Amino acid sequence: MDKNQPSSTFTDVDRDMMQRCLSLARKALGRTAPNPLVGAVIVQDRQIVGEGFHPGAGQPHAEVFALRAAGDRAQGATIYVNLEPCNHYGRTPPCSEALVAAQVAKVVVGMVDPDPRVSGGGIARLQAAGIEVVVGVEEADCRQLNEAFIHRILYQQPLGILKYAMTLDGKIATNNGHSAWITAELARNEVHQLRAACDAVIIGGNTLRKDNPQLTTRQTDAPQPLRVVMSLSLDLPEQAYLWQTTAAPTLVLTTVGAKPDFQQRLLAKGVKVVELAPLSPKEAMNYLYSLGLMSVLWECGGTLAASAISQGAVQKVLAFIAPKIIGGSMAPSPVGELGFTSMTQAIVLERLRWRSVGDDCLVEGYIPIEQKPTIELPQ
Ligand SMILES: Nc1nc(O)c(N)c(N[C@@H]2O[C@H](COP(=O)(O)O)[C@@H](O)[C@H]2O)n1
Ligand SMILES: [Zn+2]
Repeated sequence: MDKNQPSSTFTDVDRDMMQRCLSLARKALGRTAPNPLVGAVIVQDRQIVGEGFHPGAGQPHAEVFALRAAGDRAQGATIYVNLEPCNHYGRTPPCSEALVAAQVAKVVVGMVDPDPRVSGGGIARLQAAGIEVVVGVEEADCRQLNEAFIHRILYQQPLGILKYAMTLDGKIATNNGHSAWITAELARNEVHQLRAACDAVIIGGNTLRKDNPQLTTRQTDAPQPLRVVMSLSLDLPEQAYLWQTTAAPTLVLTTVGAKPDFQQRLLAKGVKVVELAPLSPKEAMNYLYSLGLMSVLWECGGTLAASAISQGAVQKVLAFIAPKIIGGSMAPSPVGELGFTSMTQAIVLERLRWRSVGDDCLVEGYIPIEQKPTIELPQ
């Protein structure tokens, strides 16, 4: 089913309005899981008469906010929305019915919803009611904004993002483990923003012991990710920042029966402890999926990063590269042992992009996914 029009048929107004939807949608960045980021704009006689965004799961969808703002002016209007209007009773009633009831004349959609409860059904319902539907405006940007939502639906896993900062010679610390700071403040601020856009940040026990990180966004008005520590032994400091600050929720994932007394002390401090069998990146992602999370930022050291990659828990890589050389044959690198013996085994990232962040450079790319999606993405 190819509902998309050729992009040449889209007008500048279509593109501008869809970009406005995306800006509105971004207002809820980091707050919507497991729901997508959606914005909607209603235009009547070349004027915006209503707009809105989806603030989070359980709350009305973007289209409903826009319809409420437009009131009677929605009749005969065009509504722009970056995701196909839903057509199901979930936590909220179907937006398709609300649009039909409001008698809008045209619906301009950024992308078809991969959620099997919708997946083309919203578009079909609108068309059946005689409403003109246009699909695919600014589609690449729409998909990019909701990449974690799409991944969660297609693979029934959160999107795993591995982020690290390294020197130009590929080190994340000196020979004796000193790592503060590799990149400059601008890049570190960007990491705080990245945390605000992700549902969880995950580290291993080694990183906790060595760095004692806060893993927060450093902003009181930004959403805070769930802070997750994976530790087999629970040999963790009693006074770690993570259990001293309540700025963000904290979860410790460990093995069955590990240090029950320490577990009790963590619980008393408001830290959730979950025993997984086995404790592995894959199981951690399964558990975080069951909590409804869409995106997980791996901010761990090289050993855990390597096993997260090997177990398919990482799909996207963000490498901050500082223009520094520190040398050191024992200095650690961002990804530990993968067991490769030939360059032919190298993981070659796709969809590569890079840009400067102050004096540092950010390289982004995606690890090719071999697994077939459990759901076919509609065209
Ligand atoms: N088009 C559209 N606009 C929004 O604002 C949305 N939140 C969605 N979400 C779709 O509906 C599913 C969630 O439904 P409930 O919020 O539980 O009722 C979500 O998976 C998307 O398919 N769509
Ligand atoms: Zn809806």
